[in-house]
Amino acid sequence: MKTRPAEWPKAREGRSLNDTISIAVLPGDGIGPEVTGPALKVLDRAAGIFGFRVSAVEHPAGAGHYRDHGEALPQSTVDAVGRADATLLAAMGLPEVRYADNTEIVPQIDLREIFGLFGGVRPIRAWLPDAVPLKDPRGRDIDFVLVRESTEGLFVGRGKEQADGDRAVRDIMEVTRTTSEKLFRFSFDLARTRRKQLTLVDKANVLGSMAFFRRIFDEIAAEYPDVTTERLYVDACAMAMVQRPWAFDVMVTENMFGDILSDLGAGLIGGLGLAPSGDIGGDVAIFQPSHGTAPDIMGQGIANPAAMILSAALMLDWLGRRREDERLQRAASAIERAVEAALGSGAARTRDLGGKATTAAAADAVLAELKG
Ligand SMILES: NC(=O)c1ccc[n+]([C@@H]2O[C@H](COP(=O)([O-])OP(=O)(O)OC[C@H]3O[C@@H](n4cnc5c(N)ncnc54)[C@H](O)[C@@H]3O)[C@@H](O)[C@H]2O)c1
Ligand SMILES: CC(C)[C@H](C(=O)O)[C@@H](O)C(=O)O
Ligand SMILES: [Mg+2]
Repeated sequence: MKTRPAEWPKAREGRSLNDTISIAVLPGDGIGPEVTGPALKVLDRAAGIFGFRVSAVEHPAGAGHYRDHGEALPQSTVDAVGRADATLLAAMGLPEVRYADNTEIVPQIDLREIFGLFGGVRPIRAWLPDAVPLKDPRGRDIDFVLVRESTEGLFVGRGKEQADGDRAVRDIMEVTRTTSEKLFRFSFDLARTRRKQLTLVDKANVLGSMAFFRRIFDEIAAEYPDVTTERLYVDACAMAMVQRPWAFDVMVTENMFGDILSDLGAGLIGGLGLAPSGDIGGDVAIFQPSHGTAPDIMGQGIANPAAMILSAALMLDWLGRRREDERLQRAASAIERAVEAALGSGAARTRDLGGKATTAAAADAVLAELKG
């Protein structure tokens, strides 16, 4: 039996009811714009069914914008994200567009850092059970949430590498007490809304920063005696995710580990086309699929829109909880059910899932299944 989909704790300060949600939309690069249209259509239909309105305004950012205009993330876009009730971001980056140091244009990381979006919520759920590549039938029950710290860890050294001539380059890993405490409380609160199990994933056997991370986890764990905890080293966790993924409920980890393990999680359920995410901080949140711009299939109209549509559902769920507006939460659940039904019938199976549906046909199939 399925457990409930990803959830997060109710905002401590409720917000007043308001019929319109204002979202900033950042379609980005590659397949980004191709999956944005379908997600907006689904949002709009859900709004009609559940009695609210969506005001969506697009803003530029990404590698294409950098190539054409010399800036990756205009200040006007940052301001719009800060003002919006929430942001939907498709994907950004093009492997051939790079800064002088040969790294890519990654404004999504800038946005996480600018707004302190420490909680990278990445639900992994068997939306289409027969897409799970594991032989064990329990693979059908995969339903966990990976919380990826998204503002520090190994990413903190970005742009601040220390080069020793042409001999070596050092990146820095930083773990702060303030962010870790917030991250762990967020993860424990999330676990409390689910099956009350939290797995810490670290490398505390080797790295001092990770031993510190674990020490803070242990301190916060004492505040949540009702939540069962487990501590795994990241290498062992990678194996456990393949051997017993159904046993995880919530896992929390460092930025880089979370980036890697969330793609492993996506692989367990049929691929990145089924992996939504949300980057959550205080009042600002950005929802985006975990996948990238898929340059190998861009422009062909075959991208799987499910991850983007499910990210829009996560956004509604988050907004619904913050505003204590059940309409938004019911709309979120209805979208998830519609995606599941459209995948199950085969009508939304795009090529990555072994089907033949185009992006547009998959989106239409979800719309057809969307009911109040
Ligand atoms: N969140 C983001 O904005 C984000 C995430 C990852 C990668 N990127 C960027 O995207 C570019 C490509 O990176 P990559 O190739 O490593 O990862 P990717 O996620 O773009 O693609 C990996 C594989 O998954 C497939 N795939 C991904 N999303 C899919 C979808 N919705 N439907 C069908 N198939 C899908 C691709 O076709 C490809 O074979 C790079 O510039 C990278 O930096 C951006
Ligand atoms: C594209 C890249 C900058 C990004 C990250 O590393 O965070 C992506 O892989 C993700 O998972 O959101
Ligand atoms: Mg990634």
